[in-house]
Parts: sequence; C-alpha cells; structure tokens
Amino acid sequence: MEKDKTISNTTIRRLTKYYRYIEELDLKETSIISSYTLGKMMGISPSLIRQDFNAIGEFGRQGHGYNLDTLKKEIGEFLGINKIHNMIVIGAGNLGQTLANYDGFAKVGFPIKGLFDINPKLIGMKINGIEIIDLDQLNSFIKDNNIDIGILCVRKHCVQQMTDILVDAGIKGIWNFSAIDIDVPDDVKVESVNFSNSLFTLSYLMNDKYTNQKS
Ligand SMILES: NC(=O)c1ccc[n+]([C@@H]2O[C@H](COP(=O)([O-])OP(=O)(O)OC[C@H]3O[C@@H](n4cnc5c(N)ncnc54)[C@H](O)[C@@H]3O)[C@@H](O)[C@H]2O)c1
Repeated sequence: MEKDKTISNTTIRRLTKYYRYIEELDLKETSIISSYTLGKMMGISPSLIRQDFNAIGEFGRQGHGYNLDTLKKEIGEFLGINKIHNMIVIGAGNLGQTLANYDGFAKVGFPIKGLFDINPKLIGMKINGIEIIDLDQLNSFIKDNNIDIGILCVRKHCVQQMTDILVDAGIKGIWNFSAIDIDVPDDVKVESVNFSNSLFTLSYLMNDKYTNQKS
C-alpha cells in the first residue's frame, strides 16, 4: 500500500487505537464489524471511522461491514507493526531500566535487545534479562542484532551527541524520552514522549475555568 504523507498524526493515533480494539475482537472470533459497532465501542463517529479507513485503503463495501482479519492486516501493514522492530536503550538509569523492566513492548513486537551506558558500575548488569553494554560496542551490536529503533534515556547534555551516534550507526527510528528536541536527517524518524507535557494536558482538562466554559 502506498503511504499517504497527508495523513495527520491524529488519524495515525486513531489507527493505532482501532488496531488495539480489533486485536481484542479477534480473540472473540468475530469476523465482520460495522463502522457503527466499532464507533459505539470506541466512542468515535462511524463516519470518521469510514473516513480513516478510506484514507489508508479500500477494504469494505458500504453496508457490508469490515472483515476484521483484512482490517487488522491492512492497518498493521500501514503502521509497520506486522514485523518485529528490535530496540536498544541509550542510558541505563532510572528511566532506561524502567522501560527495560516492562515486558509489554516485546509482546507487541518491539523487543529491547540491549541497554547502553557509559557508567562502568552498570556495565555487565542485567535488567529483566537484558544486558547493560558499554557504549563502545554500540555500532557492532546494532548491526549484529538488526536494531532499527534507539530509545534515548540520557540527560540533556549528551542527547544530541547520542542522537548523532545512533544516526551514524544506521538507526532509522528514535524514541526520544529526553525532553529536548533533537536534529536528525529526513530519513530518520523521531517520536518524542514527554510525561510532563502529558501532565500539563491533564491539568488543562481539570481546569474548569477553561474546559467548562459555556459558549
Ligand atoms: N520524557 C519524560 O517524560 C521523562 C521522564 C523521566 C525522565 N526523562 C528524561 O530521561 C532522561 C534520563 O532520566 P533518568 O532519570 O533515567 O536519568 P539517570 O541519570 O538516572 O540516567 C541516565 C543514564 O545515562 C547514562 N549516560 C550518561 N551519558 C551517557 C552517554 N553518553 N551514553 C550512554 N549513557 C549515558 C548515565 O550513566 C545514566 O545511567 C533525562 O533526560 C530525563 O529528563 C524524561
């Protein structure tokens, strides 16, 4: 399927949500679902669902519902999650170790294969069975283990330097937890996660002064 560059981030986020819901439905062995039923389950309007599905392919006929297997396959292919993405963590401190301790990423096809750090006291330790390796070995490890995602969990002062090292080593995706923006070439994709920003959003939603305003 040709990737449509005009698809917005909001649509992408909804597609990931459809995928999760469809996975659950799969387990219950339902084979067809209508946009109406899916919309009711997810609190999304059926017309928006049809619009989202139309944006990434043609896999439903008006009034016939969607075949769940096809839908899951097509959305999975579109999101690139029908294959394994091997990951490494840069910075095996508080956050790096927390991520390594979570088994959920591996379960959805994103296994963490190694943690990298410069602190000699950490090198050789295992977190959830994953070794903390000296940064010197980064290049060969990336090649030998077919790593395509680097997770940035280092402090601000070395974030861009570590980004450049990852890019030079051939990494094509960076999951950036460092809370600062990074520069990468066009062919390297970055998804930044910032817990504080998420908290600010929650705070805004709780802020009656603005959210409950009558128009
Ligand atoms: N995005 C968020 O919401 C969020 C939440 C928590 C932490 N963070 C960020 O994550 C980063 C890490 O936080 P933390 O609490 O885990 O810090 P930490 O100090 O516990 O861990 C950082 C680790 O990086 C290692 N390190 C330093 N330089 C390195 C290098 N050049 N290469 C490899 N490893 C190196 C250190 O030895 C240390 O083990 C910080 O930038 C922090 O701001 C972000």
